[in-house]
Amino acid sequence: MQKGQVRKAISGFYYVYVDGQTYQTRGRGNFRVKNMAPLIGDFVDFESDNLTEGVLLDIYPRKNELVRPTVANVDCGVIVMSAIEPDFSSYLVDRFLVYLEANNISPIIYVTKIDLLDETAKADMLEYKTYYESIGYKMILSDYPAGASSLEALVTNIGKGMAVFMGQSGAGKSTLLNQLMPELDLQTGEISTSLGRGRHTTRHVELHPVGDALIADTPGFSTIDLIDIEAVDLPSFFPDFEALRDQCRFGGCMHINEPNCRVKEAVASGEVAPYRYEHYLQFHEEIVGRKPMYIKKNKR
Ligand SMILES: Nc1nc2c(ncn2[C@@H]2O[C@H](COP(=O)(O)OP(=O)(O)OP(=O)(O)O)[C@@H](O)[C@H]2O)c(=O)[nH]1
Ligand SMILES: [Zn+2]
Repeated sequence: MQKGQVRKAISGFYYVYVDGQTYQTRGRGNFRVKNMAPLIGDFVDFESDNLTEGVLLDIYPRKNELVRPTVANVDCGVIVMSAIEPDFSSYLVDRFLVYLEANNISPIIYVTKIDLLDETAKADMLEYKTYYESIGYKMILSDYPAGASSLEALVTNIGKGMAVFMGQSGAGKSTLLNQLMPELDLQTGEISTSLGRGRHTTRHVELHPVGDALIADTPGFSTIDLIDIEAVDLPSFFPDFEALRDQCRFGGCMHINEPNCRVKEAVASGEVAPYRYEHYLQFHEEIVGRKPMYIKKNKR
């Protein structure tokens, strides 16, 4: 028996990678009975005498599980955000950050279309970078189309982990994935009429090695919801607030109506970026106000 990771699945076959080899396997019959469907990214036990007739025996517990793309055990989420066209949105960045934090995934912010900015807008972008990096998030400004150093920085920062790319439509996800993995040849820009189909429709996700990293080749979420997040957990997904929490007068401070709240003081003084706090309040309101039928199904 060996342990490996599922990197690809096609018509009932699971392709399990271990030590430089890929084994074609099938799920054991009782997989279905036990309601265990292997996902890309799953660590599995399998048995195989050769490279093509393996049997999947068991799936290891997952660190996390995403729906779009459908993958398990994601280490790193690359938030692809354009600086312009569509405009940079710190609201969306923060939304993705909260989602990733809640799913135990390390975020990296990658900003595209820097080449289209004037000097003033570039300076604004550097200000965002300074703030996000001060609270522990790597933010990379693309040097597309000139160089490759932003790509190198991205791969280096993903490290040995498995990464999924996400971001709004037109942000440049496919362009970036193509830069990292030219063999993918994902369509970018306008939807091709000659092929007569939309993009990202027929692809099956597959994990590709790039440097030490493993990258999911299908761009993920363009928008996300906060359905699985409880209001009381929300402050813990803001590292800038977390760093000050001990100095709030009340333990469990939500930084909203409590007196002597260190976070609110820091927002007033500019130590915490006011837009971060505004987004926090918006997410909080959204979570508190959601309809009961949306209340989370499983406890974390
Ligand atoms: N000037 C410039 N254009 C870029 C950059 N990155 C992407 N683009 C262009 O922006 C457009 C959208 O890029 P895509 O890669 O298709 O964006 P996407 O995020 O995959 O979009 P969806 O498929 O709609 O989710 C394309 O025309 C790209 O050529 C960049 O850094 N600079
Ligand atoms: Zn507080």
